[in-house]
Amino acid sequence: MTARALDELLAEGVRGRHVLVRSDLNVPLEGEGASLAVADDGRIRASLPVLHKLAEAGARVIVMAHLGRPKGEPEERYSLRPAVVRLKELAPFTVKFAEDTVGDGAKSLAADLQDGEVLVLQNLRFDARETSKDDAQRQAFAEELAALTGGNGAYVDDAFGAVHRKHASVFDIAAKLPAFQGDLVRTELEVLTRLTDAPQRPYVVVLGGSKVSDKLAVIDNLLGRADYILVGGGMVFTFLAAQGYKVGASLLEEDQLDTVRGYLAKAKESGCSFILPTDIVVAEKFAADAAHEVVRADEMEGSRFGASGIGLDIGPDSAEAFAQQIHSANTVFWNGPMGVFEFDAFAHGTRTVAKALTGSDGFTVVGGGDSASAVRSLGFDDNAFGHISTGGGASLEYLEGKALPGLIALDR
Ligand SMILES: Nc1ncnc2c1ncn2[C@@H]1O[C@H](COP(=O)(O)OP(=O)(O)O)[C@@H](O)[C@H]1O
Ligand SMILES: O=C(OP(=O)(O)O)[C@H](O)COP(=O)(O)O
Repeated sequence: MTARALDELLAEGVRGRHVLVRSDLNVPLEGEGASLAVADDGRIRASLPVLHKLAEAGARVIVMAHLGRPKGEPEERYSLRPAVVRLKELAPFTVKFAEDTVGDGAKSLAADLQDGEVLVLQNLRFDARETSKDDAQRQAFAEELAALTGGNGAYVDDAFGAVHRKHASVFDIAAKLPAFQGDLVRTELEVLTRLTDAPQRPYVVVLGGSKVSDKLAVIDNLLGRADYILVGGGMVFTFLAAQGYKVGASLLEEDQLDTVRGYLAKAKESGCSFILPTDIVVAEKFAADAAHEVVRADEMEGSRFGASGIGLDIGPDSAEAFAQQIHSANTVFWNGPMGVFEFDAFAHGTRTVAKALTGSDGFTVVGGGDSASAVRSLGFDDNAFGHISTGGGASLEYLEGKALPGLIALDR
């Protein structure tokens, strides 16, 4: 079976019906407290077309989304309010915000929705049941979310960035309501198919960022698919440590060292080469104005900061080597910034890799909330890349050929 498209739901008619839409509004924020604001609205813009289509057709739309990784209870810094403020500025329809997810406030706002209005629920991850490993917990939460539609409702999954999550709003809810695939998910999959079906070689995958344990897991399958895997960002240090080098106070997944050693050994047999940085920008502390210096990757603790130094970017030689590799590729997929690009002093690696992609004659895809935000904040135009995907982990898991919960759920 294949997923039913949003257009099939629209053909059925949605006027007066409540439609629950899972969107990915997990955007980077800047500022503090009451002045927290959206730093990059790419995911909000990408979510707009489906909401607009439904609102125009007279649906009473309820948006479910998450922001960050709160621990199952409300935390102001993870409120979806700033994202909703931005959505209101962009949307040609009425947008309301519920301060809760399935509580009395949300229930009453959902019941009062008018045709063509959109209600955004508070961060789903303020309820521990959303991400629970216990099926019964997630299903109970999905049931309560579905109940907001008051019967005769429908569900649309448009959150491509979260299709790899077995969460209540992505997986379980599709069994509670007639379920449809949003246009964003559909388009993303169409584009990514170009990378899974006979990609033009050489095929280079560039990995970085900070969700290290999530993304290390995808490498196993990528080894059989890509020709080169370039490793930067927070992921590097587990690779360096796996080879016996000291990495100071850098991001390190100690429990993944054996896994990484396995990858390094497997790469030799599978015809895929890892390209690791040969130099690193080591900083005194994690701060925009931190003192820093470039050192050899195999001598990180030789910097003047010793064992307390933190690697915050790949060094200039490595950035140049990565750029050369990208120039000689015909297909490039990139997820995860090469360093802490949010701080100018540590943005060079990310900028160099982004520039190399824009100069490539091959098919280039940038995936991930922060990666997309990085290229935009560094001044690159979206059109300079073959495709900017809203999903980092989601695209990687799709590229490794894994069955993704959000897609399985719609195929049931
Ligand atoms: N060396 C590093 N140490 C710590 N954090 C890093 C490092 N390099 C990159 N990062 C951080 O990784 C974050 C993005 O990671 P991630 O969420 O995995 O990417 P994406 O959202 O594109 O999938 C950025 O906020 C960036 O500051
Ligand atoms: O930001 C996201 O993924 P990404 O950083 O891999 O692009 C998605 O919103 C999923 O978030 P999660 O990785 O906290 O489940």
